[in-house]
Amino acid sequence: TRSTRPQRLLNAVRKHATRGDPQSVISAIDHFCRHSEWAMNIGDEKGSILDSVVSELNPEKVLELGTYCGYSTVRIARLLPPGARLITLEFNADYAAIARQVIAWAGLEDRVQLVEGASEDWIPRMKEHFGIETFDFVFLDHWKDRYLPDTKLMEDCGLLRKGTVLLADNVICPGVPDYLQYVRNSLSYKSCYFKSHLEYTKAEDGLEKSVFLG
Ligand SMILES: O=C(CSCCNC(=O)c1cc(-c2ccc(F)cc2)cc(O)c1O)c1ccc(O)c(O)c1
Ligand SMILES: [Mg+2]
Repeated sequence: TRSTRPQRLLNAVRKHATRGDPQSVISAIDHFCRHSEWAMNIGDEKGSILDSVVSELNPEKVLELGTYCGYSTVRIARLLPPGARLITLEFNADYAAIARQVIAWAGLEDRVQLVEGASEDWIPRMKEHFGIETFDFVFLDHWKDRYLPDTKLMEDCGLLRKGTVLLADNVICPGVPDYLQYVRNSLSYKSCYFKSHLEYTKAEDGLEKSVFLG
């Protein structure tokens, strides 16, 4: 049977990246996506913005919605102190299987917990299942029509605290108009837009950083 794009991406990591070296995993995936096959990783340009937000925040408890092949998981986890925890949710079992191997190749499995399933099923179970009180940082990169309902669900489940930072990918392309309208007009958020480009292309895209005010 033909290989899938995520499998070919993993092969490129195994071929070109060094085990235990997260930066080499990131570079191998970016090279593959620029020179072989486009894939929906956040990429190097928006990835640098992600890095700066994470480095400034120094979060202990991180939630990622949408793992895909684990590229942004590796970007975030490599910046976390060893005691910190990143929980990443992926709906697609095939993507999750590849992501586990990418995260392991980077040597970051000790601070990452990959959970397979739907975000709306897992968000209400964060406290009792993972012992999480609140998250310090949430990265949204899953189904674009789930950003808003899942944000409201996180509010309702008490998973956000004063100062929790939400960072949303793809707010221009593919776009998340209902989410943008909400975080930009709600009195519960301080929001700002980081203009960038769709990964590995010249098309406009950007990240929206929203601080929950409680
Ligand atoms: O794909 C999903 C949903 S999760 C991935 C969400 N992310 C995106 O869709 C996404 C898309 C684009 C993008 C794609 C085509 C363009 F022309 C332009 C932009 C860019 C991104 O950065 C993204 O994050 C899924 C889940 C479970 C399943 O079973 C399943 O078959 C599929
Ligand atoms: Mg994305």
